[in-house]
Order: sequence, then structure tokens, then C-alpha cells
Amino acid sequence: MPDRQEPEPQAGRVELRGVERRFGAGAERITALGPIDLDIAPGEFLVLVGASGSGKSTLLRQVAGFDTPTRGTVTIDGVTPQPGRTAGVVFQQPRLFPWRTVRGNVDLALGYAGVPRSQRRAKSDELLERVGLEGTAKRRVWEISGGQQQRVAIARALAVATPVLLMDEPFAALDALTRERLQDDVRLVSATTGRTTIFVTHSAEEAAFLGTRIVVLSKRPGQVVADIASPLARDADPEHIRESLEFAALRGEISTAVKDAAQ
Ligand SMILES: Nc1ncnc2c1ncn2[C@@H]1O[C@H](COP(=O)(O)OP(=O)(O)OP(=O)(O)O)[C@@H](O)[C@H]1O
Repeated sequence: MPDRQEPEPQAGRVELRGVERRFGAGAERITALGPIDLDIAPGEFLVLVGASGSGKSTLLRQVAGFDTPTRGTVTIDGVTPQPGRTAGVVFQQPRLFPWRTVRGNVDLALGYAGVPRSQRRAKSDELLERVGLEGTAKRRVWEISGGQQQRVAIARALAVATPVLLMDEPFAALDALTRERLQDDVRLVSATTGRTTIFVTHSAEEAAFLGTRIVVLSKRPGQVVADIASPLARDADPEHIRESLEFAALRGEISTAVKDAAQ
């Protein structure tokens, strides 16, 4: 029997049709985003890159359902996004409850997802293992490192069986080594859960390493100026990828596209 906590393999189709977002009124009115049309297939790992202010977070908020477009439509599997139900979100800061234990934070999300109390322990153990945090369940959040806290945030986002996972610069505040380790793990988690992921970053390196597809936004108003399919094998060894010529070429292509888009 399939695990009730995992979404259907074919779930997670994200569609943006003529999406625009404006802010303010009168002379202060700005168009931050769009128009944008995007079809994101189930299981795709789409990385959004673009200069500061190009509307990456604004786009993510439309898909999360935290905000609604001024024009156009966003759907996940044909329905309007519902916060907390259609997509799990990981932010730059982990936003955990510091006085709770690691397990306590994951349990909260499991409770919200409707997992019966009797099943939560086994499920939180499984999630913590998936993000490399086995053995830390009883520790308080303030006792663990920033990288470990971000792992808890990822476990929490995976706890709710949403078809889509949204990540807004989740590793930006971490040191280079921790960042690389988390990139390795997110790549693996994404391949094993098959969840559609939209990941925002400023880093061409991160985009090349993680994405099955990389979308570059222009400067304001953010529009799609490049849409690059990654040639890198999904199941390749992380170290092998980072040393490969294909990876270097893809990173260069993304970097050039971002620089061109910012002009
Ligand atoms: N609630 C808001 N009210 C007014 N303007 C906003 C609001 N949210 C975003 N903006 C504006 O929309 C534009 C896009 O912002 P957004 O945060 O989406 O860009 P970004 O690409 O994520 O930037 P960064 O890479 O710096 O995080 C910016 O000019 C920003 O000031």
C-alpha cells in the first residue's frame, strides 16, 4: 500500500498563466512581476535565478498561496494554491520553535498534517533520518547548529504531504561547507520523494547543481528570459557532478544569462 504521507507520483503540476503582480497605487505603482507563463511538470526541480528585485520571492509567494496575482492565474494540479496544503515552504531563516525539541518541531507539522499521535514518532524518525538528523530528536533547537536547524525546517516541510516544495534561498545564511552538504542532501531528497520543487537562489553554482531546469528572470518586472534544461544525470554522484565539465559549462551558461538579464 502506498505511504499516505507521500503525494501521488503524478501530482505536483504547477501552471502559471499570464501572471502579473503589481504593488502600490498611483505614481508609486510598480509592476514587480510578469507577465509570466510557466508549466512545471510533476517531479521537476526548477531553480529560479535572477538579480536582486527581479521578483523571485514574489513568484514563489504566488505559488505558495501567500499572495495572489494582480492578473493571471496560478494552479497546482488544477486548483488555486492553498497555504500549507498544496506546498511546503522553506525560508532563508528556519523559523522553528526554539524552546521545542527537534522532534517537537517536526511533530507539530505532522499533527497539522493529520497524522495520528500514535504514528508520529515513527514518521518523525523517518523524516529526521531522511534529512541526516538521526540521533538529534531530543535536542532543543537552540542547541543545534544553523545547518541542522535548516535540516529541521526541511523535515518539517516534508512532513506535510504537499505535492510541491518551495525553497526561498534556504542556504544563503550558511557557511560554504554546510551549504554544499545540504545541497547534496536536497538533491537526494528531491530525487527520492519525487516532489515538484521550486528553489530560489542567487548562486549560479547552486542552480547548476540542483536544478533539472533553470529559469532566469529579467530585472523588474521579472519575466522569463532563459529556460535551461539541465543535461546532468539526476542519479550521478555529487562529487562527480561538481568536478565534471558539463557542470562547469552549465554554471557558466546560467551565470552569463543572469548577467545579461540584469543589464
Ligand atoms: N509587499 C510589497 N510591497 C511593495 N513592493 C514589493 C512588495 N513585495 C515585493 N515588492 C517589490 O517587488 C520587487 C520584487 O521583489 P522580490 O522580493 O520578489 O525580488 P527578489 O528577486 O526575490 O529579490 P532578492 O533576490 O533581493 O530577494 C522589488 O522591487 C520589491 O521591492
